[in-house]
Amino acid sequence: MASLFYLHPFTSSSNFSPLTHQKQETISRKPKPILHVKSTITSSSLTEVDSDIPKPVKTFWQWLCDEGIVTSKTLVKPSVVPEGLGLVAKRDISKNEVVLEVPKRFWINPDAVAASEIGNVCSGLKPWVSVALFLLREKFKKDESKWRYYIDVLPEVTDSTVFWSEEELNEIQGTQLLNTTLGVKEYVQSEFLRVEEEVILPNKKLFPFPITSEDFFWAFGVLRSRAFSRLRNQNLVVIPFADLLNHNFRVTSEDHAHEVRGAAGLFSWDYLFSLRSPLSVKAGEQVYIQYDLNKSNADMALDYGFIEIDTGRDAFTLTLEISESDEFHGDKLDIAEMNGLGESAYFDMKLGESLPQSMLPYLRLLALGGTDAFLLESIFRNSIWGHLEQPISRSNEELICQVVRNACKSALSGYHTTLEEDEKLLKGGNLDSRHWIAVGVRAGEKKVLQQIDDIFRERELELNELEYYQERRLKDLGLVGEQGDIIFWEPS
Ligand SMILES: C[S@@+](CC[C@H](N)C(=O)[O-])C[C@H]1O[C@@H](n2cnc3c(N)ncnc32)[C@H](O)[C@@H]1O
Repeated sequence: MASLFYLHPFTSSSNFSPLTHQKQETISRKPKPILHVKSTITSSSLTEVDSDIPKPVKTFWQWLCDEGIVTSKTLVKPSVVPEGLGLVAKRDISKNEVVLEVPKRFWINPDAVAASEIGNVCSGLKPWVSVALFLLREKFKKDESKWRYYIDVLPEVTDSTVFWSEEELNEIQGTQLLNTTLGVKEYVQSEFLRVEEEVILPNKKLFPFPITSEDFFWAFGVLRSRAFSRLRNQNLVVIPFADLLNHNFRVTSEDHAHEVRGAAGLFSWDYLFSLRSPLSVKAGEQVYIQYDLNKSNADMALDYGFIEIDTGRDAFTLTLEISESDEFHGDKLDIAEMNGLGESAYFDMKLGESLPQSMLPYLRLLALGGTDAFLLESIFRNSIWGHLEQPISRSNEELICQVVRNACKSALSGYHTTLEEDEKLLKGGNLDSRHWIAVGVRAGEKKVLQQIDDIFRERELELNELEYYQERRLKDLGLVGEQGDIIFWEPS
């Protein structure tokens, strides 16, 4: 999701009470029908929200109004929706109409951290780690924080796989998502231990409250699911209020968020985060955006805690590697690097799409040996990639088919259920949200693996019909006759 975090310097004392995870009133995130609201805005309806929204959301809304973030031009208001909280249209909205604007002084991003009391001690940190510490500090400050009303409406957890129990993770046994999730958890934990030792513990005055690894994961989860990253000049920014927008697959463009200059109060001008509605929306309906068209379901599960079925997000990443024990390791690595690849190469395969570009040449390079090894000689260095784009020899092509098909079989045997079982579960429709994600992701990976296996199975059947390097070469030299017969002597 594109977003930005920005922080305002604050002047409060450092007299914090220990962090608790209890809110005064928790927000029910159970699906509820979308609420319908009035279709016109009057001055009295500026601050009006649905009466049944949770108290923290009402207070947050009042704060947005008091701070001038919500004005008569704001076309949306918060509501409880199937995705948790969301923003619904106050009146009919046309496609591309600006629905909300948030001045830069309310953005939470590394610049905001730098300008805050913890700016000095955070200067060498990774941007996301500094923003995570900032959020945690504001959370612990409670009533002392300028951001308290915003923090009060943030969820404690999402369905991101980072927050799943052991039992829930068992449901994604054998998936790439499980490996990624474990890797991310390990990474976040190590970042926590480092920042705890280097920043939190040595600066007790700035962090006079215990920060646990659980707290740090909360901040990581907030950033991962709510930060915008595609604003001009902004790689990581949280925009309070705008981050209530949910995702919908019907939105197929990503350019709805813009940084513009405009009035940010009665007498002031500032940069504004400006959000245009990607679709036309009727009063009372939810305004949606597209979080990221390129993310796979595994990425969506990890970042946001939801997936889409049948929208082309099923994917599997094939990792190929030039083995260190390969007698031609050095030459192969040289050729790969000359063509923008390395010792390892990752190919993202999406359901319904053809093989990623460069995958076949890279595979043929890995399999090159025996009587084809002459192509690795340096005189071929500038032309070899062009040759690898087409079949080299029957044995080379056969080997790549075998290697890929074996890899697919081995990956498929690592799941504890079959695709048919998964599809039955998905059709049954009785799964809770995490189980649904687990079954959807593992089914998607299997479909892609089967698709890859099918491609190479068909290729195996064509091995006798393919044209290989030597034949092409002879043709180029005019040494192959019309019937494919080799001409040893030019007829005079
Ligand atoms: C940027 S926040 C949007 C506001 C959020 N619904 C809330 O209650 O605070 C992103 C989170 O909203 C939820 N979400 C957004 N779009 C969704 C969708 N299409 N399906 C399910 N959950 C969604 C997910 O929990 C996601 O991590």
